[in-house]
Amino acid sequence: MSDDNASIKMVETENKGRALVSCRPLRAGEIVLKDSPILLYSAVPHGGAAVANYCSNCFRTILPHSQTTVSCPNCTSASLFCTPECQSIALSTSHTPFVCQALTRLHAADSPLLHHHHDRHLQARFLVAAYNLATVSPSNFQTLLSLQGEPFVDDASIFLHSLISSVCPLSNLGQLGFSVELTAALLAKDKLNAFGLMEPFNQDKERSVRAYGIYPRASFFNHDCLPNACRFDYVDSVSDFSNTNIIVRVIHDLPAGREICLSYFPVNLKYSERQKRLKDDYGFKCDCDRCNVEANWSDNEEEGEEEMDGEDNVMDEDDDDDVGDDLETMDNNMAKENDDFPHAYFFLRYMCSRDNCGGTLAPLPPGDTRPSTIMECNVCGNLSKCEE
Ligand SMILES: C[S@@+](CC[C@H](N)C(=O)[O-])C[C@H]1O[C@@H](n2cnc3c(N)ncnc32)[C@H](O)[C@@H]1O
Repeated sequence: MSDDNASIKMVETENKGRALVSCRPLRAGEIVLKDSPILLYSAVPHGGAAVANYCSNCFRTILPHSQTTVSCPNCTSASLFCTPECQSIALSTSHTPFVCQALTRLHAADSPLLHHHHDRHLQARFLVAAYNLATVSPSNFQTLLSLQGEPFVDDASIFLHSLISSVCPLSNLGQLGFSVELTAALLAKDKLNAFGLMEPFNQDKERSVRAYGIYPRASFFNHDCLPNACRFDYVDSVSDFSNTNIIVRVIHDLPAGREICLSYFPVNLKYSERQKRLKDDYGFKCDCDRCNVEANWSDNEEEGEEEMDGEDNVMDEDDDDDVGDDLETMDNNMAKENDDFPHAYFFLRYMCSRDNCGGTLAPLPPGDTRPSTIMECNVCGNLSKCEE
């Protein structure tokens, strides 16, 4: 399961399904997983100003006046690639003639999708990418189908299924067991498992999602409202490693056998908001230690915790919002509830205090003998000295 010295393994649990646990003691900052997406799709609104700014293959920003930019030779869906190499990879993987044709029809002036909400456009793009995956990589398609998420045939899946039937070349779909149940199952996999690759942090602007990805191994991390790991992505990085990989590091030392959990959203959401999102988007009631304590807090006590907005269906632990006031109010609550609330330390040590950030801090990977004393924020990227 792990790339790195067998640091984690998958286990079945009684009440959370599959989970990832540590195989050995882990040191603060250790990388426990690097995962590559089996599927990526753009989250940028069609025709939006930003549409031409990303490579449709690697999702890196295309710099203005770049000399290497090329477009898709076959379609009119405004797909650009940062280099001919990216174009060439995409034409045989994520941007095949099947995808060209489907995206062109989805965005046509008479598309049935035209007056639908952006979320519906995203679901349609995901389905095009998923049905394309079935033909370019049947094994990755099976991996996608093996992820958590049961089909639920409702009006939305019926509409999307009929839309896909009308925009995708039927000869391809016929071989896949194409049905409304399969479409509904795929939508459920996306809802429960997609990770958002976010735009770079900007203190003055709400942070949006650039692309969504399905990461088959990272999908086994369960949620905890006080996570012991967090994920980093570096989508605009130009270094050698794949820029769309996600990297998961543990936040503090952990013993062997401990479940490793992420938070599926920023940790400073208040109790009722966390419970609502987990129920609505992921279908479970959280009974982590933090929730068990905060369930007894009065509404007034919760008020200071920031309502945070963001995409509603993915693991966007890096949604942005104010946190300065939250930290103060949480401190007050925690001072009052000191005996009940063993986690005050988490907020002081592992939450980014930068305005409008809301990120989680993890140490940089440790050296051979010593832990790192530098903390990295997984939202704004800020590096800070760890305060003892
Ligand atoms: C991304 S998947 C995580 C892996 C999943 N357990 C599996 O078996 O594939 C998200 C789903 O895991 C389950 N889950 C995650 N965290 C949980 C928690 N704290 N308590 C109960 N169920 C949880 C929920 O069913 C949720 O929809």
